[in-house]
Amino acid sequence: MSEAEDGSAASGGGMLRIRGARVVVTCPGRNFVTLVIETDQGLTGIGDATLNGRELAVASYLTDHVIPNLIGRDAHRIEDIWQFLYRGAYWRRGPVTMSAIAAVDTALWDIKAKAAGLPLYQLLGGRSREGVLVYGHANGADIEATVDQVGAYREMGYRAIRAQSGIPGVRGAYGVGRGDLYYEPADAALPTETLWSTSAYLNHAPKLFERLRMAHGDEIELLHDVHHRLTPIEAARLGKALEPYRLFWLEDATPAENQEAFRLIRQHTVTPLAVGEVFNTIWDCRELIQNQLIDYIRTTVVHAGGITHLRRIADLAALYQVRTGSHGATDLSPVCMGAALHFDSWVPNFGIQEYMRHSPETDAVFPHDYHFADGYLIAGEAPGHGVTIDETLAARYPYEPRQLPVARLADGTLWHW
Ligand SMILES: O=C(O)C(=O)C[C@H](O)[C@H](O)CO
Ligand SMILES: [Mg+2]
Repeated sequence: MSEAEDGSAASGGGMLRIRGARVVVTCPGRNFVTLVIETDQGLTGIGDATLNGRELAVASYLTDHVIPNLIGRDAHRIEDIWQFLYRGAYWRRGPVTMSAIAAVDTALWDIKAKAAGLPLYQLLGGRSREGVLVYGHANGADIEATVDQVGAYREMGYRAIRAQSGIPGVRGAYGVGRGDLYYEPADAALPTETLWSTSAYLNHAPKLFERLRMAHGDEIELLHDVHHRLTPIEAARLGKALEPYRLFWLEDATPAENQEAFRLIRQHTVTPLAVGEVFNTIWDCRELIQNQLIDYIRTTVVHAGGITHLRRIADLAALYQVRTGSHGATDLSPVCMGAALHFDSWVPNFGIQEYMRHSPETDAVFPHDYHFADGYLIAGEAPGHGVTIDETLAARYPYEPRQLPVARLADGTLWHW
């Protein structure tokens, strides 16, 4: 008989039996998937399970394959439940599986912290810093518009800003939104087709950063996302060309299914490298970290197996002086952001946290106790991760099919978006 069936192996501090769990899919401007876990003592925890453009796959994985395995288990046994869901599925890794596991893990940490009456960061080891340095997104249709946007972010108090701009002759260049604060790439039921030109981009990007340093000086931290568009040698060329503008990081310079690809970039440039928002496990970044091919690892709570697994990645990274720089785009819900901020408040090798603001509609569905002040996000002091869901309000925003765009070269070849 399993521990879950007879309840006899209650852990120290008393058993918290999982009574039920449900998945909430809501679209307050964009789709979010949230797992809600309830215990028989009345404690509730929630976890983000949003996978942009593939939301219903994770919702089904949770509802049909994970939740039946949770009922009756002790919510305190986070590690054992993580291992059960990872090893027990036989099929390992992958974004759908790891986002589902992450949602369970996040909800269980939320419950454990609430049971202890403590903010989650206290269970991880306490605060290592007072605030979490974040970077915002300045996107402009052209270089001057981006210069202005960086100015607007500085006025809001940001100390670090990712800068992207439209490229002459390139339709829908990555990162150029329609709104100033609420950039959202997943914009249609079927993928929007954008155009890509590597040569136009490589000529344009150094001009953007030359102009930004001229206009804004040296103090502000500037970041840039290549969004996987370059080959390793092209990325090396860009990293070298950007060296005079001292970027905080160059992100996703080339796809990293082949982790060795980063060695070539590294051999040519001292521009710091960040990668990992699409990674799901420690295995996706092990060589990158152990060979010191990157400076920042961008794995996040929701897509990399929750706090339990992210901690393992961060601990490995710490051995090699690689720091964290977690993904924090708007498709990661406030639930992920809340959990990430508790993680960031503790993790010793913290680097920076991405912060794209959610819309007021999203913030209303997910009330939270973190706040922005002077370039930092501050995790709150409420027990748990400090984020809840208003399920009545969520029900007013039904799921809407949306997918991420694709990119093609001028001759029609499908490229990396
Ligand atoms: O925030 C970033 O760095 C991104 O690259 C955002 C991604 O395009 C987005 O999260 C995809 O869902
Ligand atoms: Mg990115």
